[in-house]
Amino acid sequence: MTDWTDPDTFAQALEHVETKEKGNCFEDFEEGDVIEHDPGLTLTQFGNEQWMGQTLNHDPAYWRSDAAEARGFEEPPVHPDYLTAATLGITVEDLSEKGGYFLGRTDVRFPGTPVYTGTELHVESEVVNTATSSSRPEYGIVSWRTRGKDAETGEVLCSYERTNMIPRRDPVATDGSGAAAAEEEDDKPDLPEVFITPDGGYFEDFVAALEEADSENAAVAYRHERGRTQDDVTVAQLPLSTLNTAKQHHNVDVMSDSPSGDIVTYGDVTRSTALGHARSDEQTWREVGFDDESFHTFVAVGDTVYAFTRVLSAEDDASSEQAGTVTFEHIAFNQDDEPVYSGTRTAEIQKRSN
Ligand SMILES: CC(C)(COP(=O)(O)OP(=O)(O)OC[C@H]1O[C@@H](n2cnc3c(N)ncnc32)[C@H](O)[C@@H]1OP(=O)(O)O)[C@@H](O)C(=O)NCCC(=O)NCCSC(=O)C[C@H](O)C(=O)O
Repeated sequence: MTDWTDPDTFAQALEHVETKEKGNCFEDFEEGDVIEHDPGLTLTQFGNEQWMGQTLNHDPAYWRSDAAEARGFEEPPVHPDYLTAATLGITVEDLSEKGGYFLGRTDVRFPGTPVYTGTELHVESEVVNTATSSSRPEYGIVSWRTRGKDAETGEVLCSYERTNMIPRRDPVATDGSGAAAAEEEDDKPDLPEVFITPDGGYFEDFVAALEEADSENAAVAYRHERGRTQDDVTVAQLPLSTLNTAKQHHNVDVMSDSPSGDIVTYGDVTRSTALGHARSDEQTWREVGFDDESFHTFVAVGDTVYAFTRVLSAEDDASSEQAGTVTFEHIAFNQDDEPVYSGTRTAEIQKRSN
């Protein structure tokens, strides 16, 4: 009788069997396709606190009832970063489990917030664009519009448009124009002479710093001291806790033969960590949205995520009189000072006068 566990026999068996595939390749996506994602999760207090704790998002309004009430919440709500990461995590099995790198995202909005723990999330995506990669023949580029909804009421809680590099089943010939264009770029830096740091983290501090910058060749730009070194929890555990099955985060065997050569941090962990550093130096009131997010290079176990902030504008037009609206550009960078993420963020920031 054949012993299927004999190593030689088993190796032969592996060579002959088919693999029951998970996920989709580039060729499986067509513009206009709508995908209802089967996985769903309940946004629990544990999941919320685990995400916020590990990414250094320690704003008391998301942890303590008295602080939550003082900010106009009924109770500590689900953090927008966890909501965003969970919305994306649920989509991975259908959209990017094959190993597509998360390149960027824009128009991240939270029409149904605040969201409280106990809410069940149901997510759907629509393919909005498919494109050939001119520099990487084994990948295509796909963008989806995703909506995370309250499964009970259908209310949209989080929506965004995301772009990934997705493996092709069949590589295509490319003209390499992407790489050539990059080489032609003029990389002479054009930085201002002066860099201003706001005195504090209230709305008025950002307004004053921008006014000062206006009067000279200056930018309001500064770095945050905190860093977070990536470990097994941030790289593998946090994405899996959002049902993110992308092999990039938990399958070292497959990833050793990929562009990154190793498992990498989930983009939403990198971003949320950098945002956590930035928020620790401001008095946030509400998150409004995020645009033009890009992931520039990989973050892996042992890398440290730091944050840099540039203040772009401040307007006195927030939803509450207790706050003003500030738009930031945040750049996450690693221990070698290389940018790993960038994006603009609009948030309502508390006024000092209240
Ligand atoms: C992935 C990279 C190694 C690719 O590097 P490189 O080959 O140098 O190319 P580019 O970075 O220039 O980009 C490749 C093509 O993609 C287009 N691109 C890039 N960004 C965007 C964007 N925001 N929107 C649309 N298109 C974009 C470029 O124009 C290029 O096109 P072409 O010239 O035609 O080929 C490198 O980008 C890299 O290392 N990035 C970091 C990736 C990363 O770490 N992401 C987060 C972790 S992965 C993850 O979180 C997965 C997640 O769980 C999920 O499932 O989504």
